[in-house]
Amino acid sequence: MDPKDDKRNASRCSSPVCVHNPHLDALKDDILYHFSLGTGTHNLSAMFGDVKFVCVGGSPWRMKSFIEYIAAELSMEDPKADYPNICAGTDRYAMYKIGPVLSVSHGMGIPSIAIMLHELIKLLHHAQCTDVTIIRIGTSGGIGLEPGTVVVTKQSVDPTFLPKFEQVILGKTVVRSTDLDQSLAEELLQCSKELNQFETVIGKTMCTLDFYEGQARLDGAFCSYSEQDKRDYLNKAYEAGVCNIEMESSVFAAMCKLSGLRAAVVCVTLLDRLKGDQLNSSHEVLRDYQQRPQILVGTYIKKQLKAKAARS
Ligand SMILES: O=P(O)(O)O[C@H]1O[C@H](CO)[C@@H](O)[C@H]1O
Ligand SMILES: O=c1cc[nH]c(=O)[nH]1
Repeated sequence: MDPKDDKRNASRCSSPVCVHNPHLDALKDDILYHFSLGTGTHNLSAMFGDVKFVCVGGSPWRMKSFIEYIAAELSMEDPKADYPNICAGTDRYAMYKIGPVLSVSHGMGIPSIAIMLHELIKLLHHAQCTDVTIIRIGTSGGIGLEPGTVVVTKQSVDPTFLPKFEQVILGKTVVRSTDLDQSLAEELLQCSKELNQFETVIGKTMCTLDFYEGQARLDGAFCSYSEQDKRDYLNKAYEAGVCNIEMESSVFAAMCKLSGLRAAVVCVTLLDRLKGDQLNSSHEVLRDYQQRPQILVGTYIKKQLKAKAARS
């Protein structure tokens, strides 16, 4: 067979990162404002065309520490290198890259991650990336789980425990599915079993608009419900199969599904919300917990790259 045919077949099978916006074609240049990047100012294919794994998380510090960790895991670290922030031209988000792995911060909450994802999806699209897997590595409050347990999300649900993300567009409510890639979730769970370093479960993740009243906490600046009301609500969540609560998974799942990205959410639980509201573990303990999704996802990426190298 002509090697060119092989190449053509491979590109036919590979899956692109889709945008669904006819207006983009009319743009001369596309400015990714919150990344301080753009098609007119940067060669996005040259910078990002080889990306196969994208990891996102709230804090810029965590995403830098992830790239340092993954660089060491993949034996790609340069002891002299200080991994530069690709988005240094803005302080909205931070972005780091090593080989095929991109690490991006998204801030807190649905609006912040949604803006980041619009620009990230366009970036991957403009760079002509294919077969990209994206994983949110985050923190959460657990329900009935030992703190430090890692939850791989089977499905993201809203505060009424339904698997949907609602957004108001042109004054009308649009409902989007929050399904995540089930095979990826199972692969991550299997990887954690092999790793055998910390407890990992698979379950539903509830995504809220707020950390305090939105998550039934009693320690916000305002609270109009009783301790019993809180307990009843969290027990209902537990009965509905919710393992943990965080603030980005629903829009993350919805947008990744629309763009054809294989997506997963892996969050560690920092506390058991059936036992309290305040994060009173030591800084060291919390830091150790935050590293767990990084370790699991790092191991997964390494395994995938090794398998790919063995195939080629
Ligand atoms: O650990 P990260 O990714 O920041 O996410 C979780 O932590 C924040 C609240 O402290 C929310 O954004 C929640 O989703
Ligand atoms: O309880 C928690 C802990 C981390 N992140 C959340 O959103 N909630």
